Amino acid sequence: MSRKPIIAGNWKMNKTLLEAQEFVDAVKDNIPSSELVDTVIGAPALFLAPMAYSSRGTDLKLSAQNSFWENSGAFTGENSPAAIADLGVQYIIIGHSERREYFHETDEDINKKAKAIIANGLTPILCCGETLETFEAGKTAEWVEGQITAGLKDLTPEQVSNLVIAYEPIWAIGTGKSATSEIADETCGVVRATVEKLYGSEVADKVRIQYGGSVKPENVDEYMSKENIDGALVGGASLEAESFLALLNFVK
Ligand SMILES: O=C[C@H](O)COP(=O)(O)O
Repeated sequence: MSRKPIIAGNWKMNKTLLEAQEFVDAVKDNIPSSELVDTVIGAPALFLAPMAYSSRGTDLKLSAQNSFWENSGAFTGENSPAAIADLGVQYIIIGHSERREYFHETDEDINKKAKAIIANGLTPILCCGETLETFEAGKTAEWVEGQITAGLKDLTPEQVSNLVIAYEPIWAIGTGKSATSEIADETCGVVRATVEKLYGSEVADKVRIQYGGSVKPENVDEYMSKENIDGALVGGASLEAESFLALLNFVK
């Protein structure tokens, strides 16, 4: 089964609108065809509308970094998946470790978000990953299996086939200390085995799994050569156009 690679930048809370627009202008006509790779930028919600406008008709796809699970209502400060979908955005990152840690998101919240995002025709990028303490205790597999099982609760096989899961060990995020490609592949394999246990091998063969954590142009090829890794979720190295474009050089 050949799965289309997906490289997604996660800008986190960085850039101004002008910087975001300059980035789009620099990359939009220089990325590989979306027949070969899905190229995505996860931008702050404020920038998604203008970025969608300026990247229209190109191979650059957009992602939000979060959304709420209701489509409308009295939820001050939140963004609905329906409103995000309406902008022409295709993905929403959910369950990033920063949201779990600083905004106390639970697996149950993340599962509700996944369902709402799918109901609005968008693709969730569902993040999972363990702390250094869990890694050192040898409990990564158990931890990640628990997060994935809870995050996917009550989704159908078809819905799971189409989603993206990102494995990001927390100890490798923004630290410059990436997991070795063997560790990353092994845990992405655990994610795939969990999907297989829950939904069968056909779904497990289709679901795309990214590695994230200090991915850079210098190490992306190594990760992309691994059996269970179908892409990368990239923070720091996605912020500059030159470095983001270099991440895509593995596509020959
Ligand atoms: O979502 C992206 C990750 O948190 C990775 O960030 P990083 O590439 O800066 O380590």
